[in-house]
Amino acid sequence: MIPWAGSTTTPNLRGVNLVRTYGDGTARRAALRDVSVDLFPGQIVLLMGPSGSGKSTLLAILSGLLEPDTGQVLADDDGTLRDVWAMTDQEREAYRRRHTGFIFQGYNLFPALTARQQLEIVLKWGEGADSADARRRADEMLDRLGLEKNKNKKPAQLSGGEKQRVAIGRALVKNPSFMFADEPTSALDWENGQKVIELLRDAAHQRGASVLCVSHDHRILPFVDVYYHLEDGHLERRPLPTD
Ligand SMILES: Nc1ncnc2c1ncn2[C@@H]1O[C@H](COP(=O)(O)OP(=O)(O)OP(=O)(O)O)[C@@H](O)[C@H]1O
Repeated sequence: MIPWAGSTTTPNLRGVNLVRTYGDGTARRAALRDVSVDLFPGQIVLLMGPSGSGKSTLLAILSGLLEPDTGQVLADDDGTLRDVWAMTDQEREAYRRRHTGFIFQGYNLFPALTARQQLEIVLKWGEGADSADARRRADEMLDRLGLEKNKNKKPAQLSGGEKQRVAIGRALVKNPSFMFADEPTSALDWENGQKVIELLRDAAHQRGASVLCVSHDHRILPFVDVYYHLEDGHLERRPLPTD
């Protein structure tokens, strides 16, 4: 594959002054306090921070799944920066389907579908791919993830690590512009964890996707371009160990 050769000087996703609180009255607590962040095409970004520091909240807001109390999410939608949270629900859904891939902590697989069908359905619904094309691309992705022997298994027949890889394949198979991954390697041994991180890095470096990955795993650091630390609702860019 020819490496992606685009510019990384213009962000394609901007979170601007994001604030998000949960609860009411005395139970009210801030998960994000005025967080701003720019993501660039072709970059893989790691987001770390203690448990409960707001990482999943930030991922959900930037991906259009959770509305911020205040602030904006500006995302490149076919050449125009648009405020994701100013879109109608239908527009946002269409934008998310077309441009974003999300790897959830809990996998979110359909219990009744086989591994192969989980990927095929995304291609058929999201892109209108025909059955033969969807089958070919789903199989290719499952092979890359070492799931050749598991294509016809449903989630209940798969181990935690296998389910996680199916969820990763489902997010990557449609080649999204934005990839959001919440602890993508948590259920994997390092051999498989490294495969997954390499796939995410390839999505950025080979195809120009913006990849934002939440993880506690320091072994991921050498694979990323940018590293942020979130603590107590505040975001700080940190140097990479090799900087
Ligand atoms: N739906 C909710 N209702 C109330 N509080 C919430 C909700 N979701 C998250 N929180 C709280 O907001 C804070 C940030 O949560 P979040 O899940 O974003 O953190 P995190 O950094 O992803 O944590 P972890 O690493 O444990 O997954 C935490 O204090 C959490 O308890």
